[in-house]
Amino acid sequence: MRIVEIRENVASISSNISNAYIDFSRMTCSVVAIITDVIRDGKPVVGYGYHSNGRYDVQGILRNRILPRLTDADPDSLLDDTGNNLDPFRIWDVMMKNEKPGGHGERPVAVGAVDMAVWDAVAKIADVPLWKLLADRYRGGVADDKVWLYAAGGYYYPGKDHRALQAEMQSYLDRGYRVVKMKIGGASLDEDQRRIEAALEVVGHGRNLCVDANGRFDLDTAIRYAEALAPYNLFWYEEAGDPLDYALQAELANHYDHAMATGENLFSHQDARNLLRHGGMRPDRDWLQFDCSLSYGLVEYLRTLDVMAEMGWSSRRVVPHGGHQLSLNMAAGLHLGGNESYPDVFRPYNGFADDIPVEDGHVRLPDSPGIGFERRAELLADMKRLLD
Ligand SMILES: O=C([O-])CC(=O)C(=O)O
Ligand SMILES: [Mg+2]
Repeated sequence: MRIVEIRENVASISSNISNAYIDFSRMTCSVVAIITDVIRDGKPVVGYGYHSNGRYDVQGILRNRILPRLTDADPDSLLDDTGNNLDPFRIWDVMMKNEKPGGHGERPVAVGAVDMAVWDAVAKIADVPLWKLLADRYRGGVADDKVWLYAAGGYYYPGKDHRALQAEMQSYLDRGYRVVKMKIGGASLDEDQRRIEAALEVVGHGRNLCVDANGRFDLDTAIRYAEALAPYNLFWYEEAGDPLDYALQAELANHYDHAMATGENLFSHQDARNLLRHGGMRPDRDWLQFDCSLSYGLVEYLRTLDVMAEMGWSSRRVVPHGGHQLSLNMAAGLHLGGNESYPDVFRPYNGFADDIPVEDGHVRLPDSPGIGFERRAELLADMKRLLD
């Protein structure tokens, strides 16, 4: 078999929402299609991929470095030993040729988007859903039959009052979610407390609410918030300070007994290891949120999971950022703790199978070959519009 062509384009995921650090008025992502010469149902197998929100498209890196390495490579060097399917690990090595370690920047986002398309193609060629392929290869054939999800939203946007926040949270509960997430740090502590209390009126209990500061706080502010949040007994307190300020995170643990979460802005297994070494994160209660699509893909994520295991962390403590179907497959196939979901934001690059409802905070996975994009019509249509 051969890769016939690799296409990339830029998708818009812009909206008028803001978190404590950025607005999303110009947010984009890169989308990738890997077209193969394998024919199924009369059509070539195509693997699709993209990276999740928060980093802008990586078209320059894809065009100038990552994709030319793949198209210039000996086609056989990209295949597994059978010669009948792609090898994601060999492809990863080709993408990363002549790249120095460290300073990961936007490069892991570019590799992550291509890696998603590679795994979609690999599972489609193997004619199995990716969650099953992962369970068969890495977990003795045992996959979870459903995945825990939480609904992420609660953004700031112009004119949004407490009533609108409550209506948003209620709509997530109505759609089957039990735990929801809202932003903090984009208003004063007093106002954020009023917003939190408004949300709690709807979700009933702090165990049903996560808050996310998106790295906004210095240490003093992070601690002031921690003291104010503690009585609510929240599900988690996310990204209080700068994602690379491990000392801040470690000090915060001395002031907050409830669960903390972080990791969505760490882009390699080395970064993850530094967090676990120096960030004071506690394997008995805290949550890790590494997002493969931003951090060199699933190939690298397997290394990150190895680092976690070596450092005494269960894979169940990871709930990836990004709300995409690749992480959903990984959650089921690799026994992660759950997955983020964006029921409303970042459309159409959000959501899971159209015909599988969220029930009691969990979702089942589709049985279609690949990642499952063919079961999410709006997303597939946008990728085809940009790439076909
Ligand atoms: O608002 C964002 O940048 C997304 C985010 O932090 C999350 O989903 O946890
Ligand atoms: Mg976050």
